[in-house]
Amino acid sequence: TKSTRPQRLLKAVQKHSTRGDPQSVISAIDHFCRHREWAMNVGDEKGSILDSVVSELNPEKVLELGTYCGYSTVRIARLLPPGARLITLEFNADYAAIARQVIAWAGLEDKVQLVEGASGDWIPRMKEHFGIETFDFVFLDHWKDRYLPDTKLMEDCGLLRKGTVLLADNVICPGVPDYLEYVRNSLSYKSCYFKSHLEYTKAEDGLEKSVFLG
Ligand SMILES: C[S@@+](CC[C@H](N)C(=O)[O-])C[C@H]1O[C@@H](n2cnc3c(N)ncnc32)[C@H](O)[C@@H]1O
Ligand SMILES: O=C(c1ccccc1)c1ccc(O)c(O)c1[N+](=O)[O-]
Ligand SMILES: [Mg+2]
Repeated sequence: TKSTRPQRLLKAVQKHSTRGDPQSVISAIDHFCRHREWAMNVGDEKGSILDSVVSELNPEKVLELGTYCGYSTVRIARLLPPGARLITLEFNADYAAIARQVIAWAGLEDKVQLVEGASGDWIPRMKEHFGIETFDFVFLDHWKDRYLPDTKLMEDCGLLRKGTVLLADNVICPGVPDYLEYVRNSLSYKSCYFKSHLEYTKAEDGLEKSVFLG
């Protein structure tokens, strides 16, 4: 039977990158997506902006909404200080299985906890199940109609503190108008837009960085 795109992406990682070398994993995926098959990873251009936000923040507790094949998981986890932890949520079992192998190949499994399930089910369980008080950094990159409800859910569950940074992918393409309107008009957030391009294309896209003010 025909392989899936995530399976072909994993094979490209294992063929063209070095086990335990996260940068080579990132480069192999970007090469595959640029020259073989487009895939919905945050990509190299927006990925560099993601890197700079993470490096500046040095977060201890990170939440990622939407793992897919683990590309952004590897991008974030490779920059985390020792002892820092990244929880990434993915409700597609096939994608989660690939992501686990990509994250392991990069040698980052000790920093990453991949949870197979829906954000709406797991956000309310972060405290009692993972012993999380609040997150320092959240990367939103799951289905776009979930950005706003999940942000409100994180607020309601007390998972955000003064200074928590939310970074949202795709605020232009495919776009998240309700989320953008909320974080840009709410007195509880200081928001700014990083203009970029849709991964591996010339189309405009960008990241919205929103600091929770408490
Ligand atoms: C754009 S992909 C993630 C890409 C990844 N962040 C990267 O840059 O490499 C979106 C992923 O979110 C998952 N997803 C969508 N809605 C979700 C939800 N409510 N809970 C958990 N996973 C979700 C999808 O199955 C898909 O794999
Ligand atoms: O929605 C899509 C999409 C829509 C149509 C076809 C393929 C992907 C998409 C495109 C770029 C992204 O960075 C991204 O995160 C997503 N996503 O699914 O979450
Ligand atoms: Mg995206």
